[in-house]
Amino acid sequence: MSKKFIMALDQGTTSCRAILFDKDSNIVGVAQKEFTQIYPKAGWVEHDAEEIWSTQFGVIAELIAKTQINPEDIASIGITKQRETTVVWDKNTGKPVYNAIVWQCRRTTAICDELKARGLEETFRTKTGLVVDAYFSGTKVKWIMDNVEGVRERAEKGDLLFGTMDTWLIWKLTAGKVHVTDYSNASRTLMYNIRELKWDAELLEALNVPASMLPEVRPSSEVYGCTAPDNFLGHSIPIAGVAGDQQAALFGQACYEPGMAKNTYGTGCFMLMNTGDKLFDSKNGLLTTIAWGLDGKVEYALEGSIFIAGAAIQWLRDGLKILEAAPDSEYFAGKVKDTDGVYMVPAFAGLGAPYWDMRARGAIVGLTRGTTKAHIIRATLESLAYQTKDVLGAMEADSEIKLQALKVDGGAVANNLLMQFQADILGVPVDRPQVIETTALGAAYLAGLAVGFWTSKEELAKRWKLDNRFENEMAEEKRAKLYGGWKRAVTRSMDWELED
Ligand SMILES: Nc1ncnc2c1ncn2[C@@H]1O[C@H](COP(=O)(O)OP(=O)(O)O)[C@@H](O)[C@H]1O
Ligand SMILES: O=P(O)(O)OC[C@H](O)CO
Repeated sequence: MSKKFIMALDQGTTSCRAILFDKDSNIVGVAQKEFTQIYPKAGWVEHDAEEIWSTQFGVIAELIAKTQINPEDIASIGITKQRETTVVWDKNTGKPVYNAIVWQCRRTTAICDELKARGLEETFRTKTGLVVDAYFSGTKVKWIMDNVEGVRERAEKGDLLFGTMDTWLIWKLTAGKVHVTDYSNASRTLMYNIRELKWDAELLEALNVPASMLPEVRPSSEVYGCTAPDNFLGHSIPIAGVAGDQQAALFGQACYEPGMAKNTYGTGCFMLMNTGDKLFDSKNGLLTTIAWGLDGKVEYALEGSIFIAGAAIQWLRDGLKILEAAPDSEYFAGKVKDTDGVYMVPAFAGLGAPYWDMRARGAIVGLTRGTTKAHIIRATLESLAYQTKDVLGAMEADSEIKLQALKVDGGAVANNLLMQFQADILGVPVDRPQVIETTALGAAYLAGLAVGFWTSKEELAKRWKLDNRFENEMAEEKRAKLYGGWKRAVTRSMDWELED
């Protein structure tokens, strides 16, 4: 094949990225831009889907301009994205009927309560592998249908389409020709039956969502369609890989065998373990999800979803304004030897795995007159590691596999202090690969495999290279004491939401 590059589009919670990879999986160029976060009221989070499209298009154009490549040298495009964020749009005008409701948004807590009161929790759990929580797309679509004027009638007439951001971007890139998603993304909607691999009529009825709005569900690696030249700088390039960002990271980390796991530290923190063709019914607050559909079958994963990780560092920067940039957190945290008993529980969007408390709210405990900015910053960084310990414990209990080392990736793993503390508090080595943009890499791999740019998972697995292994340096007694403090702090944050 004469083509030289794969382009990955990584539509994250806070920014859009476009990254070019060459045949040796090297990054040739990156363009990235943040977009607006909309917080209409406490606990609500929205994005403007039109802004996401223009930002994503902008970074594609910027990447091509700065690398000066010929777009015809792009073999295919892979798309990965923040997963459960939901948009509904009019297929005739292309206009969203409402802002996209972000995965972190808690507005559908009451809808979830109602589904539980109707005794449907177990049905959802068995069919989707998920818990009934405001996190997932299903209750968000229902909210739009129930609360935006005229939308239910228009949907029932067949004029409206539902999508997560992969579906929306593909629809835009193909100028409205293709309305698809892949298995991994469908498995996050609360509407998809992960055993029978179909949209589930009983769940759609429970949520009152018309099936006509839903995208076709396809494997994670195949050609879905080509970009419309008007929407891709005059070029028609195959779109050939799609996966949710956490599943894409699992793929990019070459976790191809059952028992292999990775943890991604981005806006949130998501630990996934490949379980092959086995569906685990978690007894410890984890989710079962589809890892990918590939080579004619789907494979599954166990997942521990932590809602707020790097976003807590962003809050120190943008909310408290005690940091200028996220990487400075390492410098300030390093100014103190420990947090002096301070714990920060970043339950800004409730608590995900393994607690699943939609009404939890953030807490800082253990403050004294001697507490400084450095202690708070350190406690916030350490909260990423404690939350990871919570889900690793659950994963080991469910899978009965003791992890020998944890593969990590995502923006926050550049922080050496955090990685060392992570190894210390887990008592397990932490392996950071050379490429930490593993999410985009996974999407690129899926797109490259579909068009013969790369030939096999085995070939890709050989490319994984270690940057640094962080070894545990903490005594068991100290670890147990610190973790005990964390567990107490978590109880302080739970069930905190105050009535309007
Ligand atoms: N050196 C660092 N130390 C701690 N956190 C960091 C550092 N660099 C980036 N982050 C955090 O990582 C997140 C960005 O990671 P990224 O993988 O790009 O996330 P996403 O894909 O969710 O947008 C931000 O929330 C930021 O606060
Ligand atoms: O934006 P990220 O990378 O933290 O990922 C968000 C997740 O996909 C939410 O499920």
